[in-house]
Amino acid sequence: MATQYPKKKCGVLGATGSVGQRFILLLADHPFLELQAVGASERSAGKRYKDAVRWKQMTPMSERLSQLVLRDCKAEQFQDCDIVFSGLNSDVAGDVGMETNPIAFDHCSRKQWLIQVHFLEMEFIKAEIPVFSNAKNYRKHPLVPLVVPTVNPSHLDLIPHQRKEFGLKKGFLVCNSNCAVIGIVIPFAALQAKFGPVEEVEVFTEQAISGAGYPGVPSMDIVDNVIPYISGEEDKLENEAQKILGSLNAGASAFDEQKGLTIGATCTRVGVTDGHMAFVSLRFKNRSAVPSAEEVAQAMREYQSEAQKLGAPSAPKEAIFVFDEPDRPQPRLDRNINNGYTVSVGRVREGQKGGYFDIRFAALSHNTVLGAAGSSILNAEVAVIKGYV
Ligand SMILES: NC(=O)C1=CN([C@@H]2O[C@H](COP(=O)(O)OP(=O)(O)OC[C@H]3O[C@@H](n4cnc5c(N)ncnc54)[C@H](OP(=O)(O)O)[C@@H]3O)[C@@H](O)[C@H]2O)C=CC1
Ligand SMILES: N[C@@H](CC(=O)OP(=O)(O)O)C(=O)O
Repeated sequence: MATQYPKKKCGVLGATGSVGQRFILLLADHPFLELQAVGASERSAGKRYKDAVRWKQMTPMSERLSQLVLRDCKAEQFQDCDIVFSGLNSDVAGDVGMETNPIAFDHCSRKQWLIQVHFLEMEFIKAEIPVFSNAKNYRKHPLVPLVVPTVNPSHLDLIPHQRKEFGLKKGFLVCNSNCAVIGIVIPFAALQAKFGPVEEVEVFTEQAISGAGYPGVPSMDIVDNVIPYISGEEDKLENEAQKILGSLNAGASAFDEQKGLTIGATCTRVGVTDGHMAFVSLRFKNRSAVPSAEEVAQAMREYQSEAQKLGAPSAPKEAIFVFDEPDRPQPRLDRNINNGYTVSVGRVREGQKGGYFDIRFAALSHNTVLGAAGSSILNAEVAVIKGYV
């Protein structure tokens, strides 16, 4: 019989957006996370959800949801929630410029950071409401776990230390990584568990239009076209994986980033609705025992993460689904494998003989499920199972 966990009431901030809508769909039949409240901007607050949202999902919204009245994203309006999920834009979620620039942390030391109540996510944790965020602002903060649930849920064990540092009892902040990063770090985790550190990566992405939110990229720009640039994206691809793949120290008080992992990225936008493709070439550190393509595919197939072992209800059966067919994965056909919680990999092959890279593959991940709302939900499930909520 499945383990019963206590019910937790959840709020969704930014509930009308691309990520917010996905949160609502994924929470609809959740065994212990109950949708209690939805929030959006002042433009929407006070309206019924169905009157404020521009619903872009293939599944219709439920009658109950359609009638929910949107709240202002103010902590006092979410006091009836045990958890909030944030799909807020980064300019309102937190301090801009904190995401990858560690120097910024010097200007915003520990306690000061908490005083920034004008940034919405801070207001919530200060009001002792745990926040699971999709925004980029605090991903690289040394006291914030940056968690991809099928890679490093053990990083949630920093929560007690974060609370201590900020003088909180129940509140905390946990971030998801960038959606394109999520799709590549899961295969990296599987490979490193079996073959040791990856040293160098070159990745090229083709990212879906829903990644830019709604209304996002104008149709005149994206139809019959490819845009060879996404502002700020390559920097995230090059800098977030090291923290996710790094380790939590013995005292569960600091993260040691994976040293010596260099990632070069080129990010493009393509006319696909959902599902980011990443084309990866990588080189292992250990030059004496480089695995074959077959061994790599097998390691990905066998990979089991802690979230799966803990029995988190949204954890996919396979963290990675590996295709043998040479023309898969494809966004339209494969983005919903295991409800969108699985990363699909194909075209696993060896690099050129005598060439620099050892292995190449293509990876597909659903950017608003695995890349955003789904990972936040799975992180929250693990946090509940571990007793942090
Ligand atoms: N889309 C994706 O694939 C991914 C997105 N992310 C991140 O997730 C977050 C949300 O992205 P996305 O859903 O695409 O964005 P959208 O632009 O589609 O949605 C933004 C949401 O934030 C609300 N909002 C805007 N301003 C305010 C405000 N001042 N106060 C309260 N609420 C406000 C909007 O409400 P209203 O409707 O009232 O304007 C809307 O609900 C971003 O930080 C993004 O970077 C992360 C990974 C993947
Ligand atoms: N920039 C991503 C989505 C996103 O919002 O990413 P981030 O949360 O890292 O800013 C995309 O365009 O597909």
